[in-house]
Amino acid sequence: MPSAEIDPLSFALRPPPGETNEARQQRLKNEAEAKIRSNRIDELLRAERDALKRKRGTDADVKLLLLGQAHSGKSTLTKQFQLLYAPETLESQRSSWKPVVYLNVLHAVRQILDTLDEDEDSAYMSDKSNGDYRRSQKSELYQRQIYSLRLRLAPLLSVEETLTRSLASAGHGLSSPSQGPLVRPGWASRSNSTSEFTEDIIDDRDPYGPTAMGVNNDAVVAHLFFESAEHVDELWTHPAVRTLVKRRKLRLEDSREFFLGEIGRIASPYYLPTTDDILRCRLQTLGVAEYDFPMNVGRKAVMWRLFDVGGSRGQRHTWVPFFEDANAIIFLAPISAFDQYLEEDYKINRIDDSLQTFTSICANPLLKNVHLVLFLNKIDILRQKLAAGVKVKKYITSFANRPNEYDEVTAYFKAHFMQVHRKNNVDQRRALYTHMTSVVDTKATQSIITNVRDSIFRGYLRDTSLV
Ligand SMILES: Nc1nc2c(ncn2[C@@H]2O[C@H](COP(=O)(O)OP(=O)(O)OP(=O)(O)O)[C@@H](O)[C@H]2O)c(=O)[nH]1
Ligand SMILES: [Mg+2]
Repeated sequence: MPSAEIDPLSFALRPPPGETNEARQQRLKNEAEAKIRSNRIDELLRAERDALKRKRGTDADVKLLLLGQAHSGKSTLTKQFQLLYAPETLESQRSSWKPVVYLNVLHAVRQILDTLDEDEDSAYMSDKSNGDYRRSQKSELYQRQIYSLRLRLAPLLSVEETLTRSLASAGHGLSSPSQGPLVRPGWASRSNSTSEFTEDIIDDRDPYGPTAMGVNNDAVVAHLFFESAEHVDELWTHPAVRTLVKRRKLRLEDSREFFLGEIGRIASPYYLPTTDDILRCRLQTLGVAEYDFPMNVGRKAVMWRLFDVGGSRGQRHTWVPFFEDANAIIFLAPISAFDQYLEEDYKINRIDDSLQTFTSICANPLLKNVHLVLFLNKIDILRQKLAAGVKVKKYITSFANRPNEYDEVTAYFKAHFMQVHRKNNVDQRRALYTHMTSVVDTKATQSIITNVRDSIFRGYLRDTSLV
């Protein structure tokens, strides 16, 4: 891996430029408080794990690690496991996803406004004549309209900090401007009982009633969303923004377009996230989250333990302690990301990073007998990009003049991953099971999960002679 690694957390938390002495004192105080809170959560997590261990009493554990770079879809796949094997857990956490959906919308709006600022030429200059860009009357009108939208959206954007703080005060989130909210394991179940946002407004009270004045933040934020929905929609459909999208100057993260398209529903005062909303939410994982699914295999009670890790480069060292006794790994590689670069290092193409990381997994002697499954993920986005005319060759030169079509592109990427596995398969004993996936597609993903589970358990039972 290249040496120029940037730890995304230190980057996000570094002091702002030109900080005054007073601001510095306040920041240090806040950081000290955050540290105390963080230690408390670690203790809580340890206690939860110990209690779980005492409660278990199963015949065996089968440990499955979900690995892959940030944004590869590990947490989304984890939610699919929950939907399949513990739907009641996801159901009980439904309302705690609401602030996360709100934050996803706010980040999308902020990204649009920032791009309009940074790329005025693309957004507002329509004509290129005689090598000289001319500002038409229309573009001046567009600029005025965007300015006015910016003012009208300011109150909504101002709640971003409150929302982030609310997740953090439940002890589970930190905000990083570039990457959106970060989450510690187990936040959803805990925030169900502790977050300010669990004040349930889905009842017969007036959501904008007496509690709205500073006490019930949930209602205040919901009200702002309700008031601002049409402005968000106006911004998203504005010709200047459409131009940026068409010219690929504005590239929203995978699910943000989805949330912007659903703003009317999300801004309703009685909004409760749907399962699809939960699957589409972006919430970066911090550390390693463990999920246990009790199963019966034959006549044996087996605990299927799934570990969802943080995938950014600064977090990958946390994976290693889990290698020693892992039974299976699902490695997720988002192959739609051929035209994207790492947030941690803008020089590294995301497919290259996936291949490098997969190489180190395949070559690790601790994992030589692991049941290895590869998900070439986000095929729905890959299809959209190819249909929109994005050329793989432009980003992956070795793709050369192959047809820029789905079958060709997937076969090309698959062959590369298989070759990495073949070259790094100690003793040539380990098989590699590959699936083309879109883990936001519940029906297809659940059928793949069942298939993967059966195959992992067959191997496990054979190896441990549990049958
Ligand atoms: N359209 C589409 N979106 C996906 C797919 N898989 C994941 N996503 C979205 O991509 C975003 C990132 O997914 P996550 O599951 O949070 O990624 P992760 O691997 O857990 O990332 P880290 O926690 O940072 O390591 C989310 O908004 C998901 O909804 C997919 O196959 N198709
Ligand atoms: Mg995650």
